[in-house]
Amino acid sequence: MTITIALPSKGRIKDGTVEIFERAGLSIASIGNDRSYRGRVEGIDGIEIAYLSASEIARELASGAVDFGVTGEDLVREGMPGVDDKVEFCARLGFGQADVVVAVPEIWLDVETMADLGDVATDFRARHGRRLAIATKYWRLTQQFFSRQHGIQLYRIVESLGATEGAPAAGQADIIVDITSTGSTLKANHLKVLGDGVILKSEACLVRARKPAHDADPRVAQIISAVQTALQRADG
Ligand SMILES: Nc1ncnc2c1ncn2[C@@H]1O[C@H](COP(=O)(O)OP(=O)(O)OP(=O)(O)O)[C@@H](O)[C@H]1O
Ligand SMILES: O=P(O)(O)OC[C@H]1O[C@H](OP(=O)(O)OP(=O)(O)O)[C@H](O)[C@@H]1O
Repeated sequence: MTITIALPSKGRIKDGTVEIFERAGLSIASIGNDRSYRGRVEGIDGIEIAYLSASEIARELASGAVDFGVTGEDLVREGMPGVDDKVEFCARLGFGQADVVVAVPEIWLDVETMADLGDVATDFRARHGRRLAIATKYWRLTQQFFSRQHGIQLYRIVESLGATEGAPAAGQADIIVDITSTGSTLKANHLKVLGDGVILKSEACLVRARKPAHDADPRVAQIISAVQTALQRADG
């Protein structure tokens, strides 16, 4: 069986991934020319590297089309229901840190917590004749957090595929759920994160798609242990 590892071909988490694989002694050689989207791990037979974007990697892990992937935890958790049954988070890699947060307009002075927001949602229809609208590309994480964790049911999700922080000012939504690292985009758009509004503290992870065939394959354990050992060395 060929083991496929999907690695980021571009973007924020590409360089960190290359570095951690080098430190783990998993040296990658490209197949074909330098611009090829396929590679192999030198010294271990039957391991194929597929270069994809961070969100494609989450999708391929969900479908089981790849065995391992390096991508953001936010994308993996958003991408599939019952995530912990389907994949194993083998290692948190210490880069690509960003939080998925609930943010409201700064001028909502009385709204500091999810409980305050629950009160706003309850009164919203009576006051405005419609439900509270949340702009996000993280609809699954939003539903889990609002409905299951906080018992807030009266809201509507407005799907946003970019510039989410601009949605309240543009009148497309009242509040947002989005990823933030420095916080500068939220600030520039006069939004504030609720005190208990951090849905997920994400970072780049080595993720394995759970497959029965992995149990008896020594290469699977070898890949996980190489990465974990490199991380422990970096810590120590
Ligand atoms: N400020 C940030 N904004 C967005 N994502 C961030 C940020 N900081 C770290 N990340 C993390 O980076 C990952 C996304 O990486 P990147 O933005 O490089 O992907 P991408 O190239 O946009 O992928 P795709 O093209 O498939 O959307 C996410 O898992 C996210 O958690
Ligand atoms: O907290 P900050 O450091 O300000 O970063 C947050 C911003 O970065 C990301 O957008 P990006 O411009 O990368 O576009 P993307 O959504 O296409 O990744 C994210 O969607 C936020 O808008």
